Amino acid sequence: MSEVREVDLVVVGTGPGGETLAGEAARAGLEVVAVEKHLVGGECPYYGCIPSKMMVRAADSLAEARRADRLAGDVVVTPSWAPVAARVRDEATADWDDTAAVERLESAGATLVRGVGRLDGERRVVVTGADGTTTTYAARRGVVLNPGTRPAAPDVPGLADVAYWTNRDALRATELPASLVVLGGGPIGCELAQVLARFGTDVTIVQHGDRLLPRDEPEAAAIVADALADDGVRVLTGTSLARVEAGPDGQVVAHLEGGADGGATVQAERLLVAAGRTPNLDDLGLASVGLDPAARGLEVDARLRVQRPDGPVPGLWAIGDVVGHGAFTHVSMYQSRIALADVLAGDGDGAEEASYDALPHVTFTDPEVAGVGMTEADAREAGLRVRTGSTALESSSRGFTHGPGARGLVKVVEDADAGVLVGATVVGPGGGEIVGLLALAVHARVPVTTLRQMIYAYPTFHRAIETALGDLDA
Ligand SMILES: Cc1cc2nc3c(=O)[nH]c(=O)nc-3n(C[C@H](O)[C@H](O)[C@H](O)COP(=O)(O)OP(=O)(O)OC[C@H]3O[C@@H](n4cnc5c(N)ncnc54)[C@H](O)[C@@H]3O)c2cc1C
Ligand SMILES: NC(=O)c1ccc[n+]([C@@H]2O[C@H](COP(=O)([O-])OP(=O)(O)OC[C@H]3O[C@@H](n4cnc5c(N)ncnc54)[C@H](O)[C@@H]3O)[C@@H](O)[C@H]2O)c1
Repeated sequence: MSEVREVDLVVVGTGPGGETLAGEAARAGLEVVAVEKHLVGGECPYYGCIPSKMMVRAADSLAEARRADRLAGDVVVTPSWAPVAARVRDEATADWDDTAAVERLESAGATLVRGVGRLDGERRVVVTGADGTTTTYAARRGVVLNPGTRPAAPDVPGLADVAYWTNRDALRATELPASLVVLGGGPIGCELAQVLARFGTDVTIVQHGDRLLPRDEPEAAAIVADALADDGVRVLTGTSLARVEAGPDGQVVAHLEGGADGGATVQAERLLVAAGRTPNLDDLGLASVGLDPAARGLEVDARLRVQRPDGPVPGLWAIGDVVGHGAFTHVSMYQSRIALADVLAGDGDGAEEASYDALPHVTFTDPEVAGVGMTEADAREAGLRVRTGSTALESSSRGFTHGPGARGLVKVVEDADAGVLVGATVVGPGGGEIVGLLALAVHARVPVTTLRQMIYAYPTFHRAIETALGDLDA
């Protein structure tokens, strides 16, 4: 018989948002239990953003060195993965050890419980530890779910019978394969394909859509496809895998389907599956609170309260990738602030409501692809009267002086009736930094007339925004 402990709040899953929320709720005086089955902090610090961006940084340094011959004379580049793997192990992940995060959580006053948390009715969570013992927590305020996602395993015949990499394996790699097939041309596929190609791996991306990065502007995807091709990556769009099988010497043989290469095979030392994510909702006890146990996401209101058909589930909030407003760390963190305010408000309403109108995202390829708000297609679908303006980054003064590696664009999407930007895309070196200005414009609904009156420093990449705004009239 499981012991029942009463606390104020239980947080199930400590992704970036859950970890923060648990700590802040404890600091605010609540008795908080945070339940984590793996590493405190979630995917981002150990298998996602942070180690992957260290890899990107390393690969970009190789690419810049290779551009030197056109700018500054000969540089001999001899790539080595050893310093990258060491940085990821020692600096990013402390060898996949979460001691520092646990100390942060505990010094805030929260209690960490290692194990798998499952809902067991409203405001109740059962935690099963590694040794099989269970403890039941009754939460006076309620429960926050932040269980995140795991790599999706697409329904490709033979996949279950071959050894393949997911992001977790790729980010722990101490040696790189000579050849790699990447299934999926989303952010994970594009970032990692470019990194490995720059270190000498022969990379093929298999993407079943008609282009890479389908959530971004098509012009942005086209630039990334060219950049990847320049790095030697074969990009096969409109293509999927008919089946995979083990080849000689531990290799994987991928049988292609669709596209120009349909019917052909690609043999590679490794297969990386980066074909989307599966939410960790299947073993969470959703049915015990009246939610669909087969749900692929949780519906929440603007204060992150979980909704079922008859209204909000009492005392239940959800944040992060599982609520479907963008699988990004900054979304998880943003939602944690709003959900925490609602938790602390008790029977009242938290002060803030979530809005995703100015949600930014950055894919850290070279060039970076950064977007905020709506794409042109989103805006047209929303029925807005749309005007767009764009300019090639390489034709700006900064692009001209920068030379190799300057290819990119700024594209702005205007709601012409309101005279404000509803979306923008920046592709280029530092695209993720440049988009900050446009994110503010979309967020604060700064009139386009005001944006045009600004002074943009010369010669900067962000000055191309002025040119793109001028193009709205064209
Ligand atoms: C390779 C890669 C690169 C990425 N790069 C970026 C980037 O550059 N920028 C960006 O913004 N985002 C990036 N992301 C996405 C980012 O990692 C996620 O959006 C982010 O981690 C937020 O996820 P989350 O809060 O939903 O939870 P997660 O980080 O997924 O964490 C959920 C936690 O809950 C735990 N858990 C799950 N179920 C239970 C349970 N029942 N009981 C106990 N514990 C449980 C898990 O062990 C995990 O620790 C990247 C992702 C990947 C894979
Ligand atoms: N820089 C960043 O912010 C960053 C980086 C990496 C990941 N992420 C987050 O992690 C999430 C997951 O990334 P992801 O790249 O795995 O997923 P994704 O869903 O964004 O992209 C997966 C791609 O794989 C393709 N695909 C799926 N099944 C396929 C099949 N059978 N054959 C061929 N192609 C197939 C899809 O068309 C899609 O374009 C992203 O949506 C993003 O939110 C963010």
